Amino acid sequence: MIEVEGLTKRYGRKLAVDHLSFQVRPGVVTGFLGPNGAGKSTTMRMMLDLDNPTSGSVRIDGRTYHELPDPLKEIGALLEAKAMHGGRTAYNNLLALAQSNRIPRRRVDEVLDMVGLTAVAKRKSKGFSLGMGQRLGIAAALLGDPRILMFDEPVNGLDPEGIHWIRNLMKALAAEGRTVFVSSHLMSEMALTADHLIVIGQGRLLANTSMAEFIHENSRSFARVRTPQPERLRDALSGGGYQVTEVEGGTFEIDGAETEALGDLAAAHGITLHELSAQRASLEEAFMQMTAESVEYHAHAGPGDPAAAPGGVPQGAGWGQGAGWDAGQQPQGAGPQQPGAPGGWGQGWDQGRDRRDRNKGV
Ligand SMILES: Nc1ncnc2c1ncn2[C@@H]1O[C@H](COP(=O)(O)OP(=O)(O)OP(=O)(O)O)[C@@H](O)[C@H]1O
Repeated sequence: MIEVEGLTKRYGRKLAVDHLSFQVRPGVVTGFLGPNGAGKSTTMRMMLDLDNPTSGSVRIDGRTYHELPDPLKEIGALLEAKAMHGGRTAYNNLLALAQSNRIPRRRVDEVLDMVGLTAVAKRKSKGFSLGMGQRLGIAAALLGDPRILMFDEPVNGLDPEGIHWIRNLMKALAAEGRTVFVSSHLMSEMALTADHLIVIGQGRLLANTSMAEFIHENSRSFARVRTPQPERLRDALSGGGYQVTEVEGGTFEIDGAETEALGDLAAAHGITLHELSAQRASLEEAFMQMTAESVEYHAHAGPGDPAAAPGGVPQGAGWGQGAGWDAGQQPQGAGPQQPGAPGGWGQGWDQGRDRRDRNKGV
């Protein structure tokens, strides 16, 4: 289990993480969600002792990271997969890490096999695609067979087969009773993978809930009706006590309404319907609604931007994705630090370095 208590990180005037408290439990996949700049990577780095908290603490199975005798055997992490020792082969990258953490050599073969890199084990990792780099980073995280695993945006750069593979890997690791903590921007992916969600915005905790509850509480269910007789339908719906929003000519959205009741009402008034469907906002929409206030990088709404559409998410509630996402980027010099940057290998490398340093008595 990971216990985060009052965790706070300030970079100058910027409060990157603001009194975060939550627990990540074993046996389930916990998704860590937040818009760009919300503080996810900073939180993960502090969990791994790669960054010092301004205040607050993180406990890994009851101990702080630096109290762990064999960190790589307790917690494995993928932070920045692409940043690795490019001049070494995949095998030698993992072997160096294994040897500096007293992990047997055969484990290197095991994890290479688990991530599907056996055939390219003797190739230098600098020639690896982003997806292969992700797999190698995951192999490093798994090397110590840790009870706790942490992945920062693990599906980045993976093809559909790779995404499917990592989804199943995370579920399998959780099913073995491990603690699995994974950050992602891909809401649809999270919906398929995570059982529990921690949502943050501007460093603050916005939600700590099960996936099902999160969708239920934050997404809107409504019925959509389209008719060539909008005046008559509007009158009939108002007469029936429904709260109606006309999203475009002849198309209405009715919150919390059952399609059966709406169909009956239209039939009773002899109104023709061209569409009658039950709608549920996706996790993506639920998330955008929740974090609308705390999005740091606002895109400009343009034609085709759902944020600009009637009935869509309020303007500026986007994820900072798509066209124009960079329009609201920060001033120079305040850019987000790359996750795992200090160690080059993400946490694996850092742990290795840490261990080597400790072995050297540094
Ligand atoms: N070393 C640093 N110096 C100054 N500000 C920083 C530093 N690292 C992060 N920040 C700021 O802290 C905030 C949180 O950044 P962080 O990278 O943790 O967010 P994130 O949720 O991981 O974002 P993303 O999804 O874009 O990676 C951002 O405003 C970022 O600019």
